Amino acid sequence: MYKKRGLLIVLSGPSGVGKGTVRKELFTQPDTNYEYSISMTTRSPREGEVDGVDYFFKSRDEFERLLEEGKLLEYAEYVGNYYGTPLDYVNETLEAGRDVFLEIEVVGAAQVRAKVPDGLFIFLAPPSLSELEERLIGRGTEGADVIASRIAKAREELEMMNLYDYVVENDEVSNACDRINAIVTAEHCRRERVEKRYLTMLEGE
Ligand SMILES: Nc1ncnc2c1ncn2[C@@H]1O[C@H](COP(=O)(O)OP(=O)(O)OP(=O)(O)O)[C@@H](O)[C@H]1O
Ligand SMILES: Nc1nc2c(ncn2[C@@H]2O[C@H](COP(=O)(O)O)[C@@H](O)[C@H]2O)c(=O)[nH]1
Repeated sequence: MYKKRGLLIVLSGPSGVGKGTVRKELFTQPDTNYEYSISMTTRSPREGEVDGVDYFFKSRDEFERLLEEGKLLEYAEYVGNYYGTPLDYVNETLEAGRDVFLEIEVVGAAQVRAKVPDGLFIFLAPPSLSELEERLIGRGTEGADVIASRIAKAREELEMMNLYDYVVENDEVSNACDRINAIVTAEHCRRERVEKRYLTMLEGE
């Protein structure tokens, strides 16, 4: 019997572009219907970050064990720390017909694309590299060395923009949210049309 699966939405882009800010804003909107997948990381918590809310904070040994056990949908080592998406949570939520929202960097997003080709891949782009640097400096959570590494990485990450279904500029947070909501709504409509067509064909057999 045909069972409708949820949509996997992947929001990616360079560090500091505003992925977290946009995602948090999306999740405060009353009609948002996605489930956020909380990532695992070996990075230390920043001030105010809570285990099980912002991330599942793990030691390197714990993370490597999860990796060996095949418990991650994707993972990447990013500027000295591991980050990864729990596989079971994503699968179970999609199977239950609910949409899952991932906020991850580009190497992991490419792994998800290979495993879940029918996902929706959105690249969040900064208005400019200098604005990106200003946002990282303004956030005040990393020192100058880490910011320099993240900016160097951002140059490589921006080259991967063309591998995404959509590029959304994060000029203003509310604009970026509106654009993402419009993209997700259009994708749902497209899927419904395809699904209807498929079911009509089955009925005719
Ligand atoms: N549209 C925007 N205009 C101005 N500042 C913004 C905008 N979006 C986010 N910011 C600011 O930029 C900084 C970085 O944002 P945020 O932490 O959400 O980025 P991120 O992409 O999630 O970073 P990381 O990948 O490192 O977690 C924050 O200080 C945030 O308030
Ligand atoms: N590949 C993955 N990347 C992830 C995941 N969770 C977060 N991230 C990305 O890592 C960088 C750094 O994050 P920060 O919290 O230290 O600033 C950033 O681009 C995140 O989007 C994940 O599960 N997999």
